Amino acid sequence: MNQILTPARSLSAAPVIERVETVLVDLPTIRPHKLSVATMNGQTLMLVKIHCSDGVTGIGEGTTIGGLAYGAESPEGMKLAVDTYFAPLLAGQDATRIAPAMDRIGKMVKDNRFAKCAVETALLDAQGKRLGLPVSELLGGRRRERLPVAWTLASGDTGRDIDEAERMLDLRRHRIFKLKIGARPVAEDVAHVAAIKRALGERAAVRVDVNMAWSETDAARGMAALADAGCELVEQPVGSAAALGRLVRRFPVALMADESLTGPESAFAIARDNAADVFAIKIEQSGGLTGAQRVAAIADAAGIGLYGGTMLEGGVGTIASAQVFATFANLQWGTELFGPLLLTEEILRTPLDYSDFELTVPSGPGLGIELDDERVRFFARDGFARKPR
Ligand SMILES: O=C(O)C[C@H]1C=CC(=O)O1
Ligand SMILES: [Mn+2]
Repeated sequence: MNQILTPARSLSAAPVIERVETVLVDLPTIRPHKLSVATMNGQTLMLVKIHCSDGVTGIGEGTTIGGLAYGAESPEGMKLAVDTYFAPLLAGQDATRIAPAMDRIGKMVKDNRFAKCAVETALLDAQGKRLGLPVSELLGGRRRERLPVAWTLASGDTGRDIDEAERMLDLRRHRIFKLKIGARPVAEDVAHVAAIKRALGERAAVRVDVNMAWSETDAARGMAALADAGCELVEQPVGSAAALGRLVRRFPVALMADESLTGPESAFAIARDNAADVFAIKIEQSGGLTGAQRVAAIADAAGIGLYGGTMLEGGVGTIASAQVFATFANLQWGTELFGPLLLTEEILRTPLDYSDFELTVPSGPGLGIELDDERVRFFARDGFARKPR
């Protein structure tokens, strides 16, 4: 019996996890990014490197939005959790047995989904590099090489947002736009959305994210008016999943759950209660890449549409997301994997390929990307101020 519970081991001596390294990297955004919960002028990436005894190193990333304004984990808290609690649990573990390693963490660490996601990403990256396979192939195999990518208009100004959207259309970078609303009165927000949709017409899809700012009555008024304005989807207008369930399918506009989705259990509850048309799946909210796949399976079984969400990750978290979204059977609403484009600085050796309204999923081993260590050191919170190339 005991033997069944013991993780399987490879025949030759398996490489073990030797060292876990973390660093906070602060990067400016190209413009203030205004959400109902916070205005971002920069983003902090919590990068994880896992060094293994066979010389392979895997990388992972954790981010959030507006410090502790969006959720219970901050980049600083993730770093502390990984350094203090995860690292000792991982030291000496078989680096090729990712599920048992994550089970071990799961047993000893409650919640901390974003930090778990960063660590699982690094373990998958290392294993992919070891086997010469992209992470998508470790997760069952990819179904697509390219992912449609939406852009968020969140400058806070209608005219500026229209100009930005026109520029994105000209560049053939984005033709799906998500507007951040909820900070202003409902009527003002609806006028803002209607003006943008009128300007873009059939050339672009317009969606909104309220980030839970509305009451249920605001939401009922707002959703009716947004449907009339040509908006095709409303993301998390209210905080409670029960209220989402009362709003869904009352108006001719799709309703998407985001903040209410915190992994497979919440996904199951929302699906059971028929409380959303679409799930915004995020690897961090799901507690990792395999958690995201479980959320996707629940959505598929319930007939709920899928959208590949972001916590405004940098290149590492974005590609971890892309690798798993590439495996989804359904991705009816595309993705919003634009995080690196919101940042002024590149920290990857080779920039990602955003072209023709899509992102290419890298095909190299592991995540298929490489950090520019010199630039990471330069932007590291406690790094040295030597100018990078
Ligand atoms: O969806 C969110 O709430 C978070 C994030 C995703 C895109 C964006 O601009 O903010
Ligand atoms: Mn959202």
